[in-house]
Amino acid sequence: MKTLQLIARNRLALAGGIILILVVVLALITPLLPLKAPNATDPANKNAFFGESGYLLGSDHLGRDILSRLLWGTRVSLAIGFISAVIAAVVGAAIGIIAGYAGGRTDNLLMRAIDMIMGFPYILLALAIVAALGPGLMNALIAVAAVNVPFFARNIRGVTVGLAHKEFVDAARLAGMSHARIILFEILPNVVPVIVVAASTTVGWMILETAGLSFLGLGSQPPDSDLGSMLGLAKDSLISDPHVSYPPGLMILIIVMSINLLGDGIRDALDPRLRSGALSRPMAATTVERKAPAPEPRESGVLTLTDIETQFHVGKRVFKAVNEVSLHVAPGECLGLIGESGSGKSVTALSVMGLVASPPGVITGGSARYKDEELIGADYGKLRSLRGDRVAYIFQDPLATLHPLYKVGDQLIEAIKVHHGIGRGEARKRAIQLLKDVRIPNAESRIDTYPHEMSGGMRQRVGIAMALANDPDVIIADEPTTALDVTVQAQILSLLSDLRKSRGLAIIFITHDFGVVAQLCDRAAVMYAGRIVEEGTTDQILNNPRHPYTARLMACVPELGEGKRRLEAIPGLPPAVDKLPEGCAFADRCHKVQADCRSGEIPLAKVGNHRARCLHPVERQATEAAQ
Ligand SMILES: Nc1ncnc2c1ncn2[C@@H]1O[C@H](COP(=O)(O)OP(=O)(O)OP(=O)(O)O)[C@@H](O)[C@H]1O
Repeated sequence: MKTLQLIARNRLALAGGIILILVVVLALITPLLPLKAPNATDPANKNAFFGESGYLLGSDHLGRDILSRLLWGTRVSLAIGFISAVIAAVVGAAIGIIAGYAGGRTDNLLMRAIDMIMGFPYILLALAIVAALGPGLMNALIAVAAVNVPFFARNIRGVTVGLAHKEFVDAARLAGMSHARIILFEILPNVVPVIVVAASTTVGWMILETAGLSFLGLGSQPPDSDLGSMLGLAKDSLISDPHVSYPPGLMILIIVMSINLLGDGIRDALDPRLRSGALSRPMAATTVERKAPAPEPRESGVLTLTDIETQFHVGKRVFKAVNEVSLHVAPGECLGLIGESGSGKSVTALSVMGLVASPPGVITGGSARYKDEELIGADYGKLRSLRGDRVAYIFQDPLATLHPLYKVGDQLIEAIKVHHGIGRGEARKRAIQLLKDVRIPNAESRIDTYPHEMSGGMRQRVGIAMALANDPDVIIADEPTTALDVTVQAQILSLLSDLRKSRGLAIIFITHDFGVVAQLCDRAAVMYAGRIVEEGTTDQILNNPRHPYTARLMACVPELGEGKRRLEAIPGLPPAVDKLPEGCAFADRCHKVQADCRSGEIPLAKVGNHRARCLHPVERQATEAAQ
C-alpha cells in the first residue's frame, strides 16, 4: 500500500501507470469492440487516409483496417513483452541466486556461460536463435527472453553474493536449515525487489526487441501482426503513404515510454534509500532555509551554536531532528553532548559544518560561529577551507571513514596537503609525527599499512590523527569510543584529554556514556527529542540532575560496588521527531508529569545552579543545597 502511495506521489510514474493501464484495458477489451476483422482486406480502399472511407486510422496496402490491426497487434506485443520479461526474470534470477549462493566452481561455471552469451551483440544473438528455430512469434519470444537472461543473472548474482555471507544467513545455516530453504526463505525475499525493479525497467526494452524482430520479418507471420510487423509493412510505402506507419510507431512509443516511467517510479519506491533521499545527489553543503535572520550569539566561545534548527524534509513529512540547540565551547574545554540514540546529537554536530546530507536535510534556523565567522549559510568555499582545518571531526567507525584502498599514511598526507601547500616529503614527516602523537607504535612502518591491517583501536587513533592533521581549534568527536573495548576506550580518552591540555583544543564529545563524560568533560548538555533538556558542569549534571530524563537516564547505568541498587529502565520510547507532542517531549515517560507539562513552550531555564527544560524538576540533593 505504502509502495503504491509512493509511486502515485511521483507524477511521471503516475502518468506512465495511468497510460499503461488504459492501453492494457484497451488491449483486453479489443475482442468486445465493434471493430472490423483485422485481416479482412478491402482492395478498393487501399492506403486510405485517417477518417477516409469509414477507416478511423486509415487502411494499409491491402485495405485492412489499421485501427483494428493496431489494437489486435498491441495485444500481441504486450503479451510477448510481458511473457518474455517473466521468463527472463525467472530463469535469470534462478541462475543468479544459485551462482551467488553456491559460489566456487558452480558460480564460475554459470557465470562464464553467461559471459559467453553476453559476448555476442544481443540483436545478433536473437537473430541467430530465430534463424535456428525458424521465424515465428513463439520463437521470437524465446529469443528475446534468452538474450535478456544474462542481465538478470548478473544483477541477481551480485546481490546474492552480498547476502550469502550476511549474519542472518549464517544464523539460518547454524539453525540447520537446508540450502533450498535458505534460498527460498532467507535469500529470495531479499532479492525479489531487485528482480521486480530489473523487470519493470526492462519490459519496455523487450517489447522493442520483439517489435524489432517482427519488423525484420522474423516475429509474427502474415496475416497476423504485432506492432513491429505493422511497422515493417508500412515501411514499404513510407514515401507514398507515410500515415500508415504513424499508428503502430506512436503506439510503440506510448507503451515503452509509459512502462519506463512507471518502472522508474517502482524502482524509486522500492529502494528505501531513494525514498529518504539518501541516494539523491547530496549538495556540497546542507541547504539553509532560515525563517528569521541569524540570531546573535548569547555566549562566547571558539565555537558557539545559537538556536540551531535542523530538519529532514521527506515528501510531505518534516522530521524536526534538532530544535533550538545552543552550545558553546572555549579553547581547552570539553563539552559532553549526551542523549539516547536518535536524540539529535549527530545531526547537531554535522549541522555546524553543513555536513547533513541535503536533500533531505535542511537547516531552518540558528547560527553557528567559529570565532567571529558565521558558518550557517556560509559559502561553500569558506566551509571547505574550515572543514578539517579549523574544525575537525572524529567519527564512530573509522573503518567507514578511512578509504579501504589507500594506505593510512597516504590518507593523512592528503588531509595535510589539502589545507597546506607543503611538499610530499614534509607532509609524510608530519604524518609520522601525528601517528606518534596518537601513540601508534612503530609509526614509521605503520604509516604504510592499509586500514584493514589495523585493529579497531589503532584505526581510531588514525582517525584522531586525521582530525589533528591540521592542528584544528575544535574537534567534534561523535561517539569515537563506542566501538572499542574498555581498555582501548580508556587509552583513547586519556589521549584526547592530553591533546586537549597540550594543544588547547576545544572538544565537543558526543556520547551516551556518562562514565566517559565524567572522565573527560568539563561541562555537559543532555539532549532529548532534538532539544537540550539540561546543561551544566559535569559535576552538576552527574551529581545533581534536575531534569527527570537525566535523572532516569543515570538510574539506568550500573555502578561498580552498587550491586544492590535497582536498575530502572525508562518506560516507553522517545517520540518520533515528525510527530513531536506539544509541551515537554518527555511527558509521556515522566514520573513527575503534570497537566501543565503538556502545553506551550517549556524554556531551558535556570534551575538551582544550572539549567533544565522542566517545570517540575527533581528535588536538588544536599550537595547542591550546600553549594
Ligand atoms: N535522512 C533522514 N531522514 C529522516 N530522519 C532522519 C534522517 N537522518 C536522521 N534522521 C532523524 O534525525 C534524528 C536525529 O538523529 P541523530 O543521528 O542525530 O541521532 P543521535 O542522537 O546522534 O543518535 P545515535 O546515538 O544513534 O547516533 C533521529 O530521530 C533520526 O530518525
